[in-house]
Order: sequence, then structure tokens, then C-alpha cells
Amino acid sequence: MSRSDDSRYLKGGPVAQRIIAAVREDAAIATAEGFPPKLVSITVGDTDAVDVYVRNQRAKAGLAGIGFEERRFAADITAGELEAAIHGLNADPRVTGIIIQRPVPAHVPIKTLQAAVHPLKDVEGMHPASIGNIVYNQLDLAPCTAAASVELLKETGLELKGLEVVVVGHSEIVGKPIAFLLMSEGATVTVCHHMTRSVAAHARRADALFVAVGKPRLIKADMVKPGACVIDIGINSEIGPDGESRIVGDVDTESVKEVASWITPVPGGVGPLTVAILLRNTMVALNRQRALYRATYGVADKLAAE
Ligand SMILES: NC(=O)C1=CN([C@@H]2O[C@H](COP(=O)(O)OP(=O)(O)OC[C@H]3O[C@@H](n4cnc5c(N)ncnc54)[C@H](OP(=O)(O)O)[C@@H]3O)[C@@H](O)[C@H]2O)C=CC1
Ligand SMILES: Nc1nc(=O)c2c([nH]1)NC[C@@H]1CN(c3ccc(C(=O)N[C@@H](CCC(=O)O)C(=O)O)cc3)C=[N+]21
Repeated sequence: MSRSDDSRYLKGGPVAQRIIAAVREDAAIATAEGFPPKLVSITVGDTDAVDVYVRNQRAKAGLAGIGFEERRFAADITAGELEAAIHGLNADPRVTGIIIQRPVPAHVPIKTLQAAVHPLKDVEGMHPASIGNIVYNQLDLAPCTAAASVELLKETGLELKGLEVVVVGHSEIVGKPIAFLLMSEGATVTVCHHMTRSVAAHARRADALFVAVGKPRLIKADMVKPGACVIDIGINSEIGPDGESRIVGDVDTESVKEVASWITPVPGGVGPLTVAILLRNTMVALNRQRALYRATYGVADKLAAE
């Protein structure tokens, strides 16, 4: 391999910084015009991956000039109480965006919660109506992790048209939207899941391999085509050799980086970009709300003046 280790790592930080700088400018203008953006996060129960995400959301929202509020609920809250809380946030004009952190406890139907978020405040693009947009090739507000993963693939400069892509994992929030985004870009997409007969056989054909499963070191070097781009989406907590808790992805990075031409590190890959895109989506939501406001009250003002 002629390239240095470092150039093989596809880092999310620099792309995230560019996005956050642009969001910061937009947020400052909107705030000066009387529309300060604000994101509300809903967490139910306790999960390590969610804690990392929320901590970074708070920090980066602060940098971008977006208000951030975390609502934490006990794991035994009822679905009805959660829905009521979401309806309250829908009705609050100070709230721009709502994100429901996954997973939620098994007794709470996640789809009902996602459908309760008003589509104009759906900064993750998880309402059924929002998911529909990416099927129709309207891509300006897509689920954040999926958008982040595809954006990192684009950083390689690879031609997406006709690219052989394999996605391992088909969750509604990561695997499926990645497949739709890539189909929109002209890639040929294969999606694997736990019933796939041989994930390895598919993975070895991929020019770009996306992995979102939640199993440390699931993807080993012999499952990767030489020269491929590997996007590791997993965020798993484990205890390292030093006895400290650490975050690892779903790919055995040490061995795979010897075969792949590009690999996203964990931490430092998809994660930071996911946070940046969540903030960018918050501004997309704000602009849609402002457009509706203008269309509704702008016309009313004109009528009143006539
Ligand atoms: N970096 C980021 O921004 C984000 C990271 N994540 C991380 O990504 C990972 C996946 O998250 P998420 O999609 O929400 O997880 P889910 O548990 O919802 O989905 C996991 C998927 O992996 C599939 N799967 C399970 N075992 C295998 C296997 N042995 N081979 C192939 N496929 C398998 C499952 O298939 P089936 O349904 O058929 O069982 C399912 O489609 C987690 O580590 C999570 O923490 C998640 C969101 C954002
Ligand atoms: N509705 C919903 N949407 C999600 O997108 C979602 C979710 N629920 N539940 C939890 C998972 C996990 N997730 C992360 C995103 C960024 C980092 C992140 O910023 N990681 C950094 C930081 C590492 C650190 O600070 O230690 C990194 O990978 O470099 C982590 C985890 C989003 N998820």
C-alpha cells in the first residue's frame, strides 16, 4: 500500500467543522431576525451510545449558536405521556426541532413517537412523511447518520454512478436510508442483514462497504475487497485492555486498514459528522417553518394593509 496510514483514514472532523461554521452563520442571521433556532432532545432510559451523542449535540449546538435542551424521561414512562410531551413541543413556537434518541424501552412503540413529531420539526427525517421524501429523491433533509455516511463516501472522490455498494444492517434509521440515498446517486446497492446467507460473500464484492450493525469487529480484513472504501457506523462501548471504557465501531480497523483504501475511524469518523448534520437539518427545518410563517402571515399582513 503506497498511501500512508493517515491518508487512508476518512475523518469526519474537518467536514463537520465546515458544516458547523456554515450553520453558525445561518443561525446568527436567523437569531438577529427574531427566529433563534432551538433543538430539543428526548431521551428515555439510559444507553451509552445515546449519552455520547447527546453530549456532543449539546457541545456542538453551543458552538453553532443553536439552543439545546435535553428532556430525560425514566424508562417506565408510558407511551401516552411521551406523546403528550411531544405534542407540547410541536405546539411551542420556540422549539425548532425535536429528536427522539433511539433506542427507547421495548414497551414504547418508537414508530408512534416518530409519527407524533410534527414533520416541520422532524430534524432527523424519521416521520413516515419525511422518510418518503428520500424515496422521491428529495434529499435536503435526510436521517443524519445516513447523510453523514454518504457524505464521507463522497469525500473520497469516487464516482457514485454505478458504484458497487454493500450496506450491512437495514435499520430504519441507518441502513435503509443509506440505501435510498445511494440509489438516488446512481449506485448499485445490496443490503445485508441477519438473514443474509453470506455477508462476507457480498461484502467482498463491494467498492464501498457501509456497516451499521452494532457488533464490534464484525467485519474482518478477509471480508473486504482490496482498495475498497469502508464506512464504519457502529458505536459500541467496550472495556479496553487498560480497563477503561472506550468506543469501537463494527469493523476490525487494525486489519481492515491494511486492505482498504479508505476507512472511517471510530471515534472520529461518522459520529462527528452526524452531529453536524443534525444541526444543519435544524436550520433546514427553521427555514421551512419561516417559509410557512411568511406564506401564512405575510399574506395576512398584505390583506390587512389593503
Ligand atoms: N455514528 C452514528 O451516528 C450512529 C451510530 N449508530 C450505531 O450503529 C450501529 C447500528 O445501529 P442501528 O442501525 O440503530 O441498530 P439496529 O440494532 O436497529 O440494527 C442493526 C442491524 O444489523 C443487522 N444485523 C444484526 N446482526 C447482523 C449480522 N450478524 N450480520 C448482518 N447484519 C446483522 C440487523 O438485522 P435484523 O434487523 O435483520 O436483525 C439490523 O438491521 C450501532 O452500533 C449504533 O450504536 C447508530 C446510529 C447513529
Ligand atoms: N434517533 C437517534 N438518532 C441517532 O443518530 C442516534 C440515536 N438515536 N441513538 C444513538 C446513536 C448513536 N449516535 C451517535 C452519534 C454521534 C456520536 C459521536 O459524536 N461520536 C464521536 C464522539 C466520541 C466521543 O466523544 O467519545 C465520534 O465517534 O468521534 C456518537 C453516537 C447517534 N445515534
